[in-house]
Amino acid sequence: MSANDSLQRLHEVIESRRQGDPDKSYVARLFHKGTDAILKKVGEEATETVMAAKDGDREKIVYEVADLWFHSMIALAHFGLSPADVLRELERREGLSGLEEFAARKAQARERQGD
Ligand SMILES: N=c1c2ncn([C@@H]3O[C@H](COP(=O)(O)OP(=O)(O)OP(=O)(O)O)[C@@H](O)[C@H]3O)c2ncn1[C@@H]1O[C@H](COP(=O)(O)O)[C@@H](O)[C@H]1O
Repeated sequence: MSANDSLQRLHEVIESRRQGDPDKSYVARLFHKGTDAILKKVGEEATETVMAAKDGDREKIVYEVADLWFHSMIALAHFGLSPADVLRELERREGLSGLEEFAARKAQARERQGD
C-alpha cells in the first residue's frame, strides 16, 4: 500500500463522516463545529509539531506530524479539497528549484510595483 493510497483511504473515511453523528465520530464532531474549530486544531497541531521538534524527540515528531496531517486533511475536505490536490501541486513543483522559484516571484513582484 503506497503513501498515496493511505492518504486517499483516510480521505474517504473523513468524507464518510461528513454527515455523521458528532457523538459517535471525532471527524463528524469537528465538521459539525465548523471552520474555526477545524482551523484551531490545525494551528494547535502545528505548534505541537514545532515543540516536539525543538525537543528533538523523534517519536513525538512523528506523532504530532500525524496529528497535523490528519487535521489538515479534515481542513482540506472541509474546503472541498483532497490529498490528491496537494500531491498534484507537489508534483507540479518537482524539479523546480525553490530558490529559482523564489527569485522569479520576487522579480514578478518588482515588475508589478513598477507598473
Ligand atoms: N487519524 C485519526 C486521528 N488522529 C488523531 N485523532 C484524534 O484527534 C483528537 C485531537 O487530538 P489532541 O491531541 O488535540 O487530543 P485532545 O487532547 O483529546 O484534544 P483537545 O482537548 O486538546 O482539543 C484526539 O481525540 C485523537 O484521538 C484522530 N481521530 C481519528 N483518526 C482517523 O479518523 C478515522 C475516523 O475517526 P472517527 O471520526 O472518530 O470515527 C479513524 O478511524 C482514524 O483513521
